Amino acid sequence: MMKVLGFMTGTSLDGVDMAVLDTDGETQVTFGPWSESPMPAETRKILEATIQAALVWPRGAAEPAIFGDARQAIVACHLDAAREFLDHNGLAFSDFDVLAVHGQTVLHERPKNGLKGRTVQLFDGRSFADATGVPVVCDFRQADIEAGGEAAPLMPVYHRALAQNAGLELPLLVVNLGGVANITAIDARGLTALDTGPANGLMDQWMRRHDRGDFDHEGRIAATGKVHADKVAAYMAHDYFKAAAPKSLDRYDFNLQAIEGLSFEDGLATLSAFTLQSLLAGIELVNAKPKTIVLAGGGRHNLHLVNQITAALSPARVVLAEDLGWRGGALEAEGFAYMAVRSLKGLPISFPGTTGVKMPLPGGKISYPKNWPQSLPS
Ligand SMILES: Nc1ncnc2c1ncn2[C@@H]1O[C@H](COP(=O)(O)OP(=O)(O)OP(=O)(O)O)[C@@H](O)[C@H]1O
Ligand SMILES: CC(=O)N[C@H]1[C@@H]2OC[C@@H](O2)[C@@H](O)[C@@H]1O[C@H](C)C(=O)O
Repeated sequence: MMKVLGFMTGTSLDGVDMAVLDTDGETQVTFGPWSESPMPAETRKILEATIQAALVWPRGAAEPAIFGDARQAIVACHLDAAREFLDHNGLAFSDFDVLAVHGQTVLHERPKNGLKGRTVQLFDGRSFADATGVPVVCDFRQADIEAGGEAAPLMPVYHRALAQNAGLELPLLVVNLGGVANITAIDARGLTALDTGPANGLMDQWMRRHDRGDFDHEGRIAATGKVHADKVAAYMAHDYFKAAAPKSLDRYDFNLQAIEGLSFEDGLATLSAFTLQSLLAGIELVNAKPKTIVLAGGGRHNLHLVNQITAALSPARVVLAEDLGWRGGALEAEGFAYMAVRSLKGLPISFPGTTGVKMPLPGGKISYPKNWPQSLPS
């Protein structure tokens, strides 16, 4: 068993999620403390500018200069968040065998027209290892994308471990409602997964556009609006929904153009309906027939969305991660902690059914602190 501290900074740019996990990277998983630390406004500003630069970064060109600043900002923000978290829980970096860091996705292009995809999770594992004195695993998606895979979703391997651990009845579907929504179906076929569409990303953007905060608390505003079915249909006409699974999305593959001109409330109601429709389309696409659906990610707090999902999937049982004793806000940080141990053991983290990669594939890049014995030539 290894003790791991996992870090996740998702597409919502809302914070750094941290979780402690004791695991063998296979069947053993024991939860430790976890926390969500808000993203400092300054860091968020740099990351937003970095994403804008990444969106217009041509293939083959040198990386935009702002990537370097963003790496420094994100490492600093992980250090601050971790120090506070460890102090609060009476822990120290030296308690851990390894740190697992997702890094900030600033660009994600799926493989298309015979071209490999591109994905960037900004971080600097080497400087984090030096600052903490602990080996760091990051860059979990690179090996998969280089092998022609989608590089996302990666969480299915952890969802499977959780399901096995809890002895849950299959078929089971795990739904992550983050900035982007993704699903993992676990059934007799093994693991099947895909990104289904936006979850909260567009709704958050609409909220900020109207200067009404970062997100629609519990979906209360969406619940008062009217759904414009023609706009939902326009979103659903996107080519992405014609593609076979597995498939993955960038948070910026969809925008607000289709709903310009709608009232604030109707816009939210319509975006929420788009999240639901695309989720249902994804479930249908992989022909998943789950008995139980587990909701995780920040969107599980959106009561309006959760009610709509529950009604649409009835009679299947829709539960929140917490109903199974899981921690819905920590799942991704835990998942990368689990994957880091698999990386150290050379075990696969992506599979044909999850990223479309040809063979099960290990992933993750290991950085050792300066003068760490393993990093010295033997
Ligand atoms: N109380 C709440 N009511 C409604 N929505 C909420 C609430 N709390 C969080 N959210 C939504 O959840 C989002 C954050 O979710 P989460 O942290 O799972 O996303 P992420 O990990 O950044 O995204 P991804 O999984 O795409 O990388 C917020 O931006 C917000 O839209
Ligand atoms: C490229 C990237 O960062 N993708 C994220 C994003 O956020 C949700 C969805 O899109 C998912 O595919 C993925 O993250 C989760 C953790 C995953 O890989 O399973």
